[in-house]
Amino acid sequence: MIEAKGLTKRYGNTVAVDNLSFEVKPGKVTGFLGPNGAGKSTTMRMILGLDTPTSGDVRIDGQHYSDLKQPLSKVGALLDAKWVHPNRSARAHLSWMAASNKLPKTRVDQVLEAVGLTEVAGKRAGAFSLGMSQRLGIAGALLGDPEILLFDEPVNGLDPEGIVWIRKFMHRLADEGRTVFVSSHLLSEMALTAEELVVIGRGRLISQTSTKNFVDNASGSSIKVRSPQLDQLQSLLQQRDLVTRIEDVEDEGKVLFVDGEVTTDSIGEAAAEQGIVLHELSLQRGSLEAAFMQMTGDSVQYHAHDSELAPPLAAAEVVVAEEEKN
Ligand SMILES: Nc1ncnc2c1ncn2[C@@H]1O[C@H](COP(=O)(O)OP(=O)(O)OP(=O)(O)O)[C@@H](O)[C@H]1O
Repeated sequence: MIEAKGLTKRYGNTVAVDNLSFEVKPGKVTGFLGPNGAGKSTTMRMILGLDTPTSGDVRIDGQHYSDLKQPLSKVGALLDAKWVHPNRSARAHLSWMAASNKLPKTRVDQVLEAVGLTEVAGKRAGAFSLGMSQRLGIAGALLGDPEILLFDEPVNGLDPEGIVWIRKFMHRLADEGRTVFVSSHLLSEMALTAEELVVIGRGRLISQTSTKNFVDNASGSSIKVRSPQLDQLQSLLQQRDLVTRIEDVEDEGKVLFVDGEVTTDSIGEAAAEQGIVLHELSLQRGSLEAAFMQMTGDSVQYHAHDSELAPPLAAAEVVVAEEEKN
């Protein structure tokens, strides 16, 4: 488990991380979500002892990273995938990492296999695509067979196949009981990858909750009703203390929205009791992006690219297999 308490980091006048407290538990993928510049990388660096907190504390299973006896066997991290000597082969890079951390050489082939790089293990890492470099970085993080894994923006710049691969791999690591903490500025991606979220904005904790809760609470939901007897339906629902509004919707005319804790079932039944005709009765969810912007309250523009959505897995794997052959 990772536990941060009042974690704060200042660089001169910049407060990169501001009194941040959160917990990351095993057996799940926890997303570390925030707009660019929110303080995610700084927090990850503090977890790994690469930056010293100005105040506060972060511990791994109760210990500071610097006090861990065999750090790579406890925590693996991917911070920068391009951190590899370009002329070294993938196998040579991992062998060097294993030797310098007193890890058994047999792990090298195991982790190459785990990330699907066995066939290109002898190739120069400098010639790797970003997707392959990310896999190599993940292989390095797995060398010590750690219980805890940190990944800083692992899908940044990847094509859809690479994104799907990383997502599946993280789920696998969590299913093995590991603690997986992954940062991203993409809510649409985290919604598919993470079960839990630690959401930050401008260095501060905004929310720590399940992904489902975050989206439900932030974006809210309402029920949309189209009916030729809207006014009659509205007064009926108001009598039942429901919050309603009638809006003019383009191409649809007048539409009734019911907000708050209410179900489509109860509205349908109420309408039926009074013989009110319904043309539409549907649950409207706020978008993930809207939730994110609302919660972080940040002016950073968020772009959801359709291309970042997952293609079917089978197709993705075929492309990855092709990439490995080349
Ligand atoms: N070494 C540093 N010196 C000065 N300021 C820094 C340093 N590292 C980070 N910052 C500042 O701290 C804030 C948080 O940066 P950080 O990189 O942690 O955010 P982030 O959420 O990881 O963003 P991104 O996704 O863009 O990397 C930013 O304002 C950044 O400019």
